[in-house]
Amino acid sequence: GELKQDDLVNICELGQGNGGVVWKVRHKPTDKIMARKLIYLEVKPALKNQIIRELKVLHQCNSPYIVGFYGAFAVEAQISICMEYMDGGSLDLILKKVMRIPENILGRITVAVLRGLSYLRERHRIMHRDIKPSNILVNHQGEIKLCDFGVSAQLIDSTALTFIGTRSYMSPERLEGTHYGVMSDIWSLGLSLVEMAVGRYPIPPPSTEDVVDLFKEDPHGNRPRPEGYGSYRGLAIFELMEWIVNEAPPTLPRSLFSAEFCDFIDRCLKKSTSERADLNSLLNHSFYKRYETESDNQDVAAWIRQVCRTESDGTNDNNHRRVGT
Ligand SMILES: O=C(NOCCO)c1oc2ccncc2c1Nc1ccc(C2CC2)cc1F
Ligand SMILES: [Mg+2]
Repeated sequence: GELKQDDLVNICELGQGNGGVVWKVRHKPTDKIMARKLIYLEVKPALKNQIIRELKVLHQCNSPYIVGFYGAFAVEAQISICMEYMDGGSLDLILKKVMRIPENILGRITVAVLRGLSYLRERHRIMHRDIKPSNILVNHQGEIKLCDFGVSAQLIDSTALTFIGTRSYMSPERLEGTHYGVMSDIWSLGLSLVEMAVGRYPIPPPSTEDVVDLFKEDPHGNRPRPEGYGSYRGLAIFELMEWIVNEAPPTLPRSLFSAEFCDFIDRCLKKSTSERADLNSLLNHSFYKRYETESDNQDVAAWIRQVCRTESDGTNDNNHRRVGT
C-alpha cells in the first residue's frame, strides 16, 4: 500500500548529501527497514505532484543493479523517497574507511554499474546523470546497486541549480553545457573508478611520486588511512571544472594496475565524446569480461565483511575521528 509519514519511525541518520538527507527508518505496518531520502523543495504544489507522479515510475525499476523502491510522497516542502536499505553503505564512505579499493572489487563494481546503466537505458530510456562513489551502494550479500539517478524530469529541473556537488564527476561536454547523454555517465564511471583505485579524487592528477606514496605503505590497500591522510587541499570547484575541460584526463599508473584496467579507464576518460567508449563496447571490453563471469557475490560479500570488521572490532587504529578529506 501507499507509504505515509506517520507509518515511518526514524532509527538513525545515514547521511547528508547536497540537497538531501537520508534516514534509516522502520515502516511500522510491515516492520520493514528502509532508507528514506528527504529532499527539500520549495516548488508550487502542481510541480510537487508532478515529481511524485514521475517518481512512481520507480515501481517499475526492477534490476539486481538498481536499489529497490518502496514509494514516494510529499509533506509540505519535503519530498520523501523510500528505498531499499543497503547495509554496506555507499562507496565514498567505504573509501573513507580503507586506503583504496582493490582492482578485483573495482571489476565487480564496473560490472554492476555497466549493467545498471544498460538496464536504465534499455528498459526506461534514461541515463543516470549522477554516477559517483556516493551513488553506488553495497550490502553484506555482496550486491552492488545504483541510486539517485534522474528518473523524474521535473525533479531534475527543480534542483538543477542547487545540486552541484563539491567535486565534479561531470564530463567535459556537460561542463561546457553542450549536449550530453549516457556518454557523460561513462566519463563519470571512469573518474569514479580512478578515485577508488588510487584512493583520492583524481583531479588534479596525483604525480607519479604521489601515487607511489599512496601505495608504498600497504600495497594491498587494506590498512585504513592514518590521520590526515588524503586531506590534500583540492582545487576550488571552478578551477576544478576548468581543469576537467582544459587539461588531459587522469590515467592509472601502469605499474600498479592491469593493462586491461588501464585501457578500460583510458577509453572511459576520452575528453571527446566521439572517441569515448560507449556502453556496448565496454560490455565487450576484456576488463569487464574478466569479472562478468562471476556467478555469485561472495567475493564482494567477503570484502565488505572484512572492511566493516576492521571498523567495528577496532583491530587497528582507525576508530579515531577521521579528518575530513
Ligand atoms: O537523490 C537524488 N539526488 O541526490 C542529491 C541529493 O542528495 C535524486 O535526484 C533525482 C533526479 C531525478 N529523479 C530522481 C532523483 C533522485 N533520487 C532518487 C532516484 C532514484 C532512486 C531509486 C530508488 C533507488 C532513489 C532516489 F532517491
Ligand atoms: Mg546521492
